[in-house]
Amino acid sequence: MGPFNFSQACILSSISTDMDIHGKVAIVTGGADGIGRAIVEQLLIKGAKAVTILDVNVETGEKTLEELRQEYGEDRLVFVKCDVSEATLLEAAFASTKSRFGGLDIVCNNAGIGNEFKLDLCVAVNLTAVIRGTYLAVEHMGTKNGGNGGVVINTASTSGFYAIPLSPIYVATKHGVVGFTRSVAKEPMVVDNGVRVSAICPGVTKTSIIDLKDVDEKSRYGNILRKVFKNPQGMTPTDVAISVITMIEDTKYDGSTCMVTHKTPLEIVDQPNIVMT
Ligand SMILES: NC(=O)C1=CN([C@@H]2O[C@H](COP(=O)(O)OP(=O)(O)OC[C@H]3O[C@@H](n4cnc5c(N)ncnc54)[C@H](O)[C@@H]3O)[C@@H](O)[C@H]2O)C=CC1
Ligand SMILES: CCCCCC(=O)CC\C=C/C=C/C=C/[C@@H](O)[C@@H](O)CCCC(=O)O
Repeated sequence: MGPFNFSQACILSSISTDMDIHGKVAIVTGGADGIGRAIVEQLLIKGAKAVTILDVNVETGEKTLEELRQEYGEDRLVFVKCDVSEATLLEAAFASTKSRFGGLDIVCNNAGIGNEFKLDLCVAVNLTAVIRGTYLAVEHMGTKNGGNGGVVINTASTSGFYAIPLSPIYVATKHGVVGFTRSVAKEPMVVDNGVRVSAICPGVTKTSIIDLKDVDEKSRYGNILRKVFKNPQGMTPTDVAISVITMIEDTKYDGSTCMVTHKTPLEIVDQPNIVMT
């Protein structure tokens, strides 16, 4: 007999089917701006019944709410002020979405920050909240809990696969999201509940995160990074959001971590084939 192989041991015990977004209910964290906002809009274009935006930024959240409601209808969009690093707020937002719309089918754990000077906050927002949001999704969508199953897409980054020497904390959180997603996607409790989990790993994208507004002029590397991100070749948030929609719809992407950059269309990045024992 060969060595024990975790992937073989965790054979998917239920067969998933592609998802039609039409009529579905979704939560998008960090949905007020940037990539999150674009995901919200693409979900609405695809006919989602309702989307809840969870975001800490009330001003931008309410502006986005108003603009998207005008375009896609009053009843299909809600904004909930929520700092995803606060477990109780995140839990309450999931519960209120489910009771308001009578279900939950799609969760995009997308909120993120880049700040090397706020270690605890960076880990709490970029990694811990993604972990919590994934397990809350299983709790609320799981077939064993009376749900219909569903899809979770976590936003990592291409820096979940390689090093950026000037932002080791940000990079560590994104490697964490990649490792967590690859593992949890095959966790029997998740698979048996009919929940598909994957991560999108975008390259540089034109959003306010790359303006590094919170980074002091006198910081160690802020100005170097500002130059790196100035005039980016990168993608638009809509380019990333369209890839997220593909991953939600197509079961081919179950459990995958997918890269998308201005040079490469959506592509599954496989983990190295290492035998555990
Ligand atoms: N823009 C880029 O080049 C790339 C971004 N990413 C990731 O994409 C995700 C979205 O970022 P962007 O749209 O680029 O940035 P963004 O700054 O435009 O949007 C981030 C959103 O998250 C919200 N947010 C921040 N902290 C929060 C908290 N504690 N609770 C709730 N909401 C919070 C912000 O208010 C904002 O609306 C992040 O996870 C980021 O790390 C990944 C790869 C590339
Ligand atoms: C270069 C590849 C990028 C991959 C795509 C991304 O995920 C983009 C990430 C966007 C922003 C990340 C910025 C992080 C900046 C902070 O960590 C900042 O605190 C850096 C300043 C560090 C210092 O001066 O010591």
